[in-house]
Amino acid sequence: MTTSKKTVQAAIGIIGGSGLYNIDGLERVREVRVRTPFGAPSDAIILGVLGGARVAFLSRHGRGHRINPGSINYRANIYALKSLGVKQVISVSAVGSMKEAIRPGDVVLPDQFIDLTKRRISTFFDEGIVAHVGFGEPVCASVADALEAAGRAAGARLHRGGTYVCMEGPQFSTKAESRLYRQWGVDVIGMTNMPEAKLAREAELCYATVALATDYDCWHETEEAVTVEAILATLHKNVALAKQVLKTVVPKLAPDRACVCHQALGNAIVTAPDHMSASAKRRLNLLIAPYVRTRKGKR
Ligand SMILES: CSC[C@H]1O[C@H](OP(=O)(O)O)[C@H](O)[C@@H]1O
Ligand SMILES: Nc1ncnc2[nH]cnc12
Repeated sequence: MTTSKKTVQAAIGIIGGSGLYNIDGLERVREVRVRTPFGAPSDAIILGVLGGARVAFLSRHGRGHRINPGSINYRANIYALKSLGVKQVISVSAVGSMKEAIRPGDVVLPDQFIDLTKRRISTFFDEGIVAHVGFGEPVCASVADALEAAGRAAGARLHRGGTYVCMEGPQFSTKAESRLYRQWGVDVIGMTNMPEAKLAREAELCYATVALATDYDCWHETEEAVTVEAILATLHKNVALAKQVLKTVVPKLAPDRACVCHQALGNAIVTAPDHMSASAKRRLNLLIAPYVRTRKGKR
């Protein structure tokens, strides 16, 4: 099925990262190819029912892991989920541990990000309409609460909170970079949560990450420096845990409950309505319709 117009298909979105290209236990599965004004998402979106709740699953790198972190169309991914009716996004990501106490195999629920990416489009508001959303608290605390409960129930060694530094990649860090990030006090490192989390906020979606620690990057004195092989080996052991967390958390989420994340654009749009270009209004209609009068007369 190909879809281009807004239809409520699922209120919960799951973005699967490295090692997570599908989810177990999905019922009534359907695949949709979503077109967006920003281009094509990483893959078809898999719609289905998990624990009684309708979910939309998207493989961030595409099935078969075809797209590198810097080439992912993050805007299309977030827009596509929004267009299906998604209100809450759970992101699953492999990360390097920047602290001794976070061991490979542990689960981290980051609550802060540092964006070191260099050449990614990180806003929907790049042309014709200017908006500045608040991002002091980039993670939805209520989704993180639910993830914490699900992670603990699944028996994960879990760390609530922490800073995820997002590097450009695709090469891993040098030791000098890795040591520098440790001095900054970061907890984990990855290559994908920026600009994903920023775009989710602009799209007024709740966003929280389940980070699976796979390695100690390259700062550790006695552990081997990170390799893809080591990451995949750790993920292989832990993907079942991630799937269990998802299965437990999804029925506990309440995507329709009021949340500040769903009002992120209120008071964020600066451009005066009579100075907004018609093309920007059309392109961003799905995001701005509650705040800006469109040709259809909606507010
Ligand atoms: C294949 S290892 C490196 C790769 O894994 C992480 O991706 P994701 O967040 O999608 O799980 C990391 O950011 C790199 O893109
Ligand atoms: N050490 C690392 N650096 C960047 N991304 C990662 N993903 C998993 N491990 C990583």
